[in-house]
Amino acid sequence: MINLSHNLAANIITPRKKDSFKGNYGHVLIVGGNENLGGAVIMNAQAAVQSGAGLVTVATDMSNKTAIHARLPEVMVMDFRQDLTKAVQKADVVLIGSGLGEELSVLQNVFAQINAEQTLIIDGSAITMMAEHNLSLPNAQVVLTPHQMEWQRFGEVPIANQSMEDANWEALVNIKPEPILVLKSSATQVYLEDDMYQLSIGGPYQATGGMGDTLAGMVAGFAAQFKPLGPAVLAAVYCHSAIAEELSKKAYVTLPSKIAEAIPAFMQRLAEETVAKDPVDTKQEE
Ligand SMILES: NC(=O)C1=CN([C@@H]2O[C@H](COP(=O)(O)OP(=O)(O)OC[C@H]3O[C@@H](n4cnc5c(N)ncnc54)[C@H](OP(=O)(O)O)[C@@H]3O)[C@@H](O)[C@H]2O)[C@@H](O)CC1
Ligand SMILES: Nc1ncnc2c1ncn2[C@@H]1O[C@H](COP(=O)(O)OP(=O)(O)O)[C@@H](O)[C@H]1O
Ligand SMILES: [Mg+2]
Repeated sequence: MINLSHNLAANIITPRKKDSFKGNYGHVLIVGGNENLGGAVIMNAQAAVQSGAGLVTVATDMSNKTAIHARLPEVMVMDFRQDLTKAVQKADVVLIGSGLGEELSVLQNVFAQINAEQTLIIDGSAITMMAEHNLSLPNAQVVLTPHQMEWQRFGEVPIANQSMEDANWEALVNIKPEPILVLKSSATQVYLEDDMYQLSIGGPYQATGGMGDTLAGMVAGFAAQFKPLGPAVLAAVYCHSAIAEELSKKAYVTLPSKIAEAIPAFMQRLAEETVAKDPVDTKQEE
């Protein structure tokens, strides 16, 4: 077990190169949000945009279009029932599942289009549907972000056993291709290659609907910009709870949208730490 520390996040968030453009920071495609759960993709997208993804497109139920445009002018919107082939091809990172409800054909379409080079983050309803319909993971760089009940459904590890590292490894052995598992709880764990990382920050001020949707959007935004994928996921998980913990000093609850608003300033502080540690190297990067 490794403590998911500040340094793991600070090491990966570096200053941006002066001659870069949006194409250097990845295109995120978010697929989710049925007609009742559009808020989930708004929270995904707000977090991905504020994390610095170069481009963000949301494929969703069209009843969400106006709300998304009104809240997030940075984001492009399309119908998740149309042919998603081109949209998936253009994406570096696809995040599917938050608020997706029971839109099985949307999930199957995306799974059929994704390729082994792309990052696929699977959250919320997509995990539940994979369990209900016995779907396998597609061939992609997969990150699973279940809460405890979703992991019980898909990984078949009873919630009571999920604090035991061995029980989760046993379930992961049977899942191919090997995913990164972000098992969310009041003591979130990340299973990455042969290591388990334990989050020791965060708290009950985070227990509010949309908190996981915001985390999934951050994982997408970080995965789009920072390589390799594993450290990018760890950094997103750390920053999400570190921001919440900071906000909790002055707020009884830390709403998902408030966490998203605080992402750029938090990331800037971590990037400045990199400059302070290694000013010569960072200068050469510019
Ligand atoms: N504004 C929006 O659009 C929002 C949209 N959302 C979207 O809705 C979709 C459904 O997601 P969901 O998580 O709400 O429902 P579901 O998968 O049925 O799980 C709940 C069941 O699991 C149980 N449970 C046990 N342990 C648990 C734990 N640690 N954490 C959580 N639950 C735990 C729990 O037990 P109970 O509370 O009943 O004791 C209950 O029986 C999903 O796509 C999501 O993205 C939400 O993000 C909200 C805001
Ligand atoms: N008591 C708690 N302490 C720390 N983190 C918490 C606590 N309760 C919830 N969280 C965090 O909130 C998020 C909840 O995710 P999830 O249930 O998927 O939310 P939603 O689907 O409503 O967006 C996870 O990141 C989880 O770690
Ligand atoms: Mg969730």
